[in-house]
Amino acid sequence: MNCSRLGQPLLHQARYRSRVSSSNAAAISRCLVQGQGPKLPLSFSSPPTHPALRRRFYVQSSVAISNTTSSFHQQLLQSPQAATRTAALEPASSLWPSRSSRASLVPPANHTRHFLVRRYSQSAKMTVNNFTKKHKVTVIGSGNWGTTVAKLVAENCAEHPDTFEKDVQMWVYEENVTLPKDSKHFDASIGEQPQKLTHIINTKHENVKYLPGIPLPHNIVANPSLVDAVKDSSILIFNLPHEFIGNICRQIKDHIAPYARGISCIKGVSVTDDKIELICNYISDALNIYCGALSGANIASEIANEQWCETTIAYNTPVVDRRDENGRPVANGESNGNGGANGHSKQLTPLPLDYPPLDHDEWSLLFSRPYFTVSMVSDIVGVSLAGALKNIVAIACGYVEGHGWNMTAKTAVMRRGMQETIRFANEFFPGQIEPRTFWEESAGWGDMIVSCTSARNWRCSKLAVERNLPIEEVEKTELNGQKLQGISTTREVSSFLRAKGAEERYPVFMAVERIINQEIKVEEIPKLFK
Ligand SMILES: NC(=O)c1ccc[n+]([C@@H]2O[C@H](COP(=O)([O-])OP(=O)(O)OC[C@H]3O[C@@H](n4cnc5c(N)ncnc54)[C@H](O)[C@@H]3O)[C@@H](O)[C@H]2O)c1
Ligand SMILES: O=P(O)(O)OC[C@H](O)CO
Repeated sequence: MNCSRLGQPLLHQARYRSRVSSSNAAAISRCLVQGQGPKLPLSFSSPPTHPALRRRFYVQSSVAISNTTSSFHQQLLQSPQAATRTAALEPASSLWPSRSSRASLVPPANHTRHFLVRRYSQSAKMTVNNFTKKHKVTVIGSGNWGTTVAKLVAENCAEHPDTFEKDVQMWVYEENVTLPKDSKHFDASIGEQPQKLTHIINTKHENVKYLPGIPLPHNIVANPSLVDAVKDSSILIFNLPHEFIGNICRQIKDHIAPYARGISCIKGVSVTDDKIELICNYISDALNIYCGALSGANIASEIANEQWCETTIAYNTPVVDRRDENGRPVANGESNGNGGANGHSKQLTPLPLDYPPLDHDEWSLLFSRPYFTVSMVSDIVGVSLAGALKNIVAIACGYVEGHGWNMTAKTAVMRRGMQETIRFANEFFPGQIEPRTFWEESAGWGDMIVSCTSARNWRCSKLAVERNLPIEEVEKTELNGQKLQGISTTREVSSFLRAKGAEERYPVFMAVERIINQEIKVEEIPKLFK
């Protein structure tokens, strides 16, 4: 086989990623060789892991979407080298068309050869699949965000049956719900008798309590049994108010697959006296699995309505799960830890090789939708802390606005709130964050802005001042069972800061606690900030 130096690993990538047989791989190899070594056009079903190949993949993907008139495509045609540099800098999701859109692409006339290779590998992929298992996905939680995430993940599981099982389990904290007479699901034969929420979700395909008005994919299975919902799942998505996570972990600990991997969509922290733990690390420790974090400027109702937004997923593929370009594990028998991926030092059970790998590509495949752009990073601490602490700042902004002050005062609170967030991360998680998370990612400033201008913590604290009520009262009357994370996070973080003797360095965080407790008034804020 006359492969070039670059062509050889490329072929391995093609064989592994495209899951093709050796005879098909040989044929692909011929196509690659025709492409003349290092300059050959590539064809992958998902971005390869090798950085050099990855850049080329992005260029090719951009060629594929070139029937749109993107400026990137113009750049590609005029200056391929500059386009390659652009591609290297862009996040995968912005240049990587979904598999469904790739399937329907029309190749531009001058790039026919790229498509010959692509079409060949895609048909080969359809006939041979080396992975005997698919990932089974369970979403633990079914509130406003839990149901929204279940919806987008279920859409992807249905679209990618080679990687994921079609049905997505969604654990529901069971409760009885009465459908009002004006509900389109009202059944006169049942009348106003309360019904189980799981029954309503499974028959009407709508979470009438926590995400009303949004049709859900039929492959979401609402399950009231936590133990049954997590059984045999290789992917666990944790998505419920953070105060419930301890109880959840205790219940599922002995019932999950030992090789399961998790993503926490929870915004909060776990505090005990002078100890603070990220929620994803808490989950990792409690269940002895690896768990990453998803956080961003994400208002559930908007995303459920398929309005476009961005998010950030932090995941450090554990050493035991990393595979080389041939699909073989990179860890030898001695290395069974997760490589300090998120500060978790216990031995992990590797993800069996008969499952598709779980790295940035697969997580992106599971969560990305045309209306939900995913950026994959490795900064677990930055993403988690930004998501938790912005809720305190959002409450401060609501208070300020409720008091009658406007954007300039809110901007001051946001700026100082972000300053305290980064200070907190550096002081209590030294050397563990990447500053760019706060400045460049949706999980950073993006989430801070949306939370301080339109989310629930902001809205309820604003109403609390306007109605002269404690924020907890507003939460009860306005949110129909949804929970504010900012109240408990403020209390937890301020008690942690007191235990550490660090209150003076965090005036915004401490002031919010005192306003929640009705010890001080909003107008005292500027004085405290001096
Ligand atoms: N809603 C959003 O727009 C949004 C966006 C991004 C992130 N988040 C984060 O996602 C997480 C989940 O939020 P959400 O909006 O899905 O929840 P939610 O506010 O809708 O919370 C209510 C959920 O808690 C459940 N629940 C009530 N009592 C329970 C108990 N004792 N044990 C277990 N569950 C119980 C309810 O059944 C319901 O599913 C939070 O950390 C939140 O900060 C929310
Ligand atoms: O509605 P909130 O205040 O819980 O915030 C929702 C999201 O975290 C905003 O990104």
